[in-house]
Amino acid sequence: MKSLAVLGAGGHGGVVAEIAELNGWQVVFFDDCYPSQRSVHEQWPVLGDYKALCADIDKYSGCFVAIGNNKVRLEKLNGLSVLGARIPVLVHPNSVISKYSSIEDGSVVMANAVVNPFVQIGKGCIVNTAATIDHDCVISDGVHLSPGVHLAGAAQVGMHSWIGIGASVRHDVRLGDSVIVGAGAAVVKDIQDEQTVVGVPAKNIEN
Ligand SMILES: CC(=O)SCCNC(=O)CCNC(=O)[C@H](O)C(C)(C)COP(=O)(O)OP(=O)(O)OC[C@H]1O[C@@H](n2cnc3c(N)ncnc32)[C@H](O)[C@@H]1OP(=O)(O)O
Repeated sequence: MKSLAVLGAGGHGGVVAEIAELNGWQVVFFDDCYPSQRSVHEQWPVLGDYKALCADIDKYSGCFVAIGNNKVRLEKLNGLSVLGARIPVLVHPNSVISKYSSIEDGSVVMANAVVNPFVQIGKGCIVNTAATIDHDCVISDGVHLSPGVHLAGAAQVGMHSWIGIGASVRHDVRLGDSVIVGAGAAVVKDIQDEQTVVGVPAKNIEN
């Protein structure tokens, strides 16, 4: 059986592990909290930290990074890639992915998500439960679309951006890099890099 080393033994890691198993992988975890706070994660063993994974990379048929923080996830993914790890794309069997879309290594698509034709999804992205991405959207590396996010046609999402649960983005709108969209927001115009927006219509958060 092909073996998958998953970095990140948290809640997100558990969801990733189950999707991997549904695709025929046998999962073990690595986590920087090993061994003090993590030597098992639910029913999966935790075998070491990131350094240990780097040292043992040849032992595994594949590696996957299941860390929620977008920047850290992408950084670790690139690190493993440079070391020669094979990084798969993980797709839940109950998601719908157009054959005309593309998804790069280290991204995961969860249950009930829909990816329509001519969508491009970069490296290390999370398309979470029941998110939908409509035609011609471009999703850069390290993006997280939370559960129930809806992107209308030709929306663009910049690197490291995080769209919160249940938010919607109007067609043709462009979100810059490292943008955060709050839960339940409706984004109806372009958002510049590093902005956090909330509400309907979405506006800059007042902290
Ligand atoms: C499987 C999974 O679990 S995936 C993860 C899913 N999780 C999410 O989608 C979470 C998305 N995160 C959010 O919506 C957050 O609230 C953020 C990032 C927008 C803001 O977080 P913080 O910076 O910590 O802001 P904080 O909670 O202090 O709130 C600041 C103000 O904004 C308001 N606010 C926060 N979030 C929202 C929102 N989504 N919509 C409207 N107003 C909001 C607060 O009520 C508060 O207003 P007040 O000062 O008048 O009381």
